[in-house]
Amino acid sequence: MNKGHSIMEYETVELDDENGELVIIDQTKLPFKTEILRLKTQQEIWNAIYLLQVRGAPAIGVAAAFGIYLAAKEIGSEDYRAFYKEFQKAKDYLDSARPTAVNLSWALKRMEAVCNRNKDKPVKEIKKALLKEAEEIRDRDVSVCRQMGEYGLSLVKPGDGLLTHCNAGKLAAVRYGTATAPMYLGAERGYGFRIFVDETRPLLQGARLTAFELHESGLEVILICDNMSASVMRSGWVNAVFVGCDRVAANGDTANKIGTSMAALAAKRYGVPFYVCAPTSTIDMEMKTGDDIIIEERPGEEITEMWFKERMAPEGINTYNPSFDVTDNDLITGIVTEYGIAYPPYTESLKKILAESLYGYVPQL
Ligand SMILES: CSC[C@@H](O)[C@@H](O)C(=O)COP(=O)(O)O
Repeated sequence: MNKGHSIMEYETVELDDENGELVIIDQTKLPFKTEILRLKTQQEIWNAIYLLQVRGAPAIGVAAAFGIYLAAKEIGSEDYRAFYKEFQKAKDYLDSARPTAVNLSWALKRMEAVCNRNKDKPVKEIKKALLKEAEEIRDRDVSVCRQMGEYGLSLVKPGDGLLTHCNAGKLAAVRYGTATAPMYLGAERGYGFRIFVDETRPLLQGARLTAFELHESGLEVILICDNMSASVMRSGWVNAVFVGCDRVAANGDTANKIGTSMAALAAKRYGVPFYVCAPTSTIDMEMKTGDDIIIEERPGEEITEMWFKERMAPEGINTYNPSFDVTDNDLITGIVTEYGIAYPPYTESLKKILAESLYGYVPQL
């Protein structure tokens, strides 16, 4: 792990293979404290995902891939069947940490496929192949996000005002992020964007993470409360909205952090294009519509108590705390993937993009 001073110099998720540890930045402590966690056991990794110490769809996928590799490494048996049984137990356990971001199960399925493909080889070889696959999942995230950034950038112009919700940045991925990739690439090319960042209640990933990482990188950031996005759009200050995504259904409905659909509704009302940045790993054709997506419900304390201050709501109050919402496909102008931009009708365009992704390489523009 790089010990530079800037958060941008740290890796969001890293493997220390020699010591058998998953190394992450504890995102619950940011922006005030850069604390590195070294996770050894499956329970520690599960907790880190559940407690949002590592969070954001792509980063969860990378953490799960390294996590299941570490679990596999610990399995003593040389017999494939005994090994695979233990592997599956660990896989199911990690998979249960969070339900909405498909990247968790996507990465674990990819790792399981490595076992199946290599089942006739010695277990030692399978473990090596698992490490290679996990590294490939991590490395590919960088090129995929960069490519989405190129496509996203083609949709805007220098000087534009952009708005984003939650954190779909470097801290939610490996580098560039998804929704922030066009912003970072634009900054590299002197686009001079002005970026409105929703604070994103209840856990403030927008304020604590997005505003932090963009600001650290020298971009112009204006932090707003979630209930202000309609107002800034009505004022004509936003030329495009870019958000990340945890799962895309076959019809183009997308699940992302709670409050995303509110921003999409406002964007539609004020004629602001609304783009969802989603790597193809986030598209789940098994979900026909957004109604099929499981929305994670989290503890009410996330609403009644701020993380850093005393309680804010009466004792005993009922709460409802869905962590994600579904943005209906008719509110989405385009879905930006690493293989190009899908436009409505999404049932057709997503299929076409997925077919292209079967070739397996990320095209360079
Ligand atoms: C690039 S990630 C897209 C999403 O994962 C992100 O916007 C989001 O909703 C993250 O939610 P979180 O609950 O912090 O994991």
